[in-house]
Amino acid sequence: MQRIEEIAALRAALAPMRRAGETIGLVPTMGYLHDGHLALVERACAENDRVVVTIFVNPTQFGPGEDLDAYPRDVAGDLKQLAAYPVDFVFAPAVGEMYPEPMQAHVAVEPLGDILIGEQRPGHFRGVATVVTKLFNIVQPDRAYFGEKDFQQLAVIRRMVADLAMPVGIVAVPTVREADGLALSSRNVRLAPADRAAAVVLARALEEGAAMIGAGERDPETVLAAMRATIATEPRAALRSLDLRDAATLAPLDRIGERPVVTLVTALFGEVLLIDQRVAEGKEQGVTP
Ligand SMILES: Nc1ncnc2c1ncn2[C@@H]1O[C@H](COP(=O)(O)OP(=O)(O)OP(=O)(O)O)[C@@H](O)[C@H]1O
Ligand SMILES: CC(C)(CO)[C@@H](O)C(=O)[O-]
Ligand code: BAL
Repeated sequence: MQRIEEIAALRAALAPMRRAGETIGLVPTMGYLHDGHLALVERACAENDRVVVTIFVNPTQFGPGEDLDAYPRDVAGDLKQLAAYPVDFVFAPAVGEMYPEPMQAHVAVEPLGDILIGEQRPGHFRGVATVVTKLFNIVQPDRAYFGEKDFQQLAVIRRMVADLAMPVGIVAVPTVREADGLALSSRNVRLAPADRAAAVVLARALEEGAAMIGAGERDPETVLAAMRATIATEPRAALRSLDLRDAATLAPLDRIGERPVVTLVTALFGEVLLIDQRVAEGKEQGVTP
């Protein structure tokens, strides 16, 4: 495994491999790796001849007043964890390498990137789409791996790749959870112990919503009201958003039909914003389409 910090060096290292017909898998991350990231890495290693993991806390996806400075970082620890996998390259560029000058070119996926988390974090998905495009251009991967935990991010990237005919396969990896159900996230380390214990309420509410939908509930508001009530039992959770959407388009729904739906939650615990999601399928009830 080789650590590379410069774009030109990574391109030079990958070029002969690509010419030899080897497939390349890309796992973009912001570092401070946990088992969720490692599930992406494991899958990429299983499906590609060569694997590039990137570690870059991308400043352009953070808004003013967001947690860019507080975002946890530990590249040495990340390298140790990655050494257990047949990863070929860890690309960990400095901000000045990725953005030597203020960017004038941007990739915006609209309106998909402006709704939901895009409303709470204006410009966030433009920053994500732009840096992911740049990473795709640097690595030119056959496949790139993203976690379902960041469900809207995955939808935005899929749409970007489809609309702009980017020649890369997007692979979605299911959310890895703690034993109590909390989705693994780099931000979990910033939770106070009482908030860490309280945060499980999100997974519980998502589970409850999925169970109601699975049992045949068709009214989104009934599902959301039950989930809201569950989250309200936890005084440490400051609910920021709770939505039920079509899982493929993220469009709002008047009624849960045959297509899979996704429930999406964001909540603050202290200063830490956690996100989670769950896909659910309505029970077949003989409803004529
Ligand atoms: N629990 C998880 N299970 C599966 N994939 C995950 C999980 N957490 C993050 N990922 C995926 O890892 C990739 C890199 O994510 P990132 O580095 O932002 O980590 P993170 O834990 O999501 O951090 P944070 O939520 O604090 O920003 C993304 O594709 C993300 O969806
Ligand atoms: C995809 C990504 C690495 C882009 O900076 C980031 O948004 C993340 O870690 O999910
Ligand atoms: N995993 C999403 C990256 C972010 O929160 O900025």
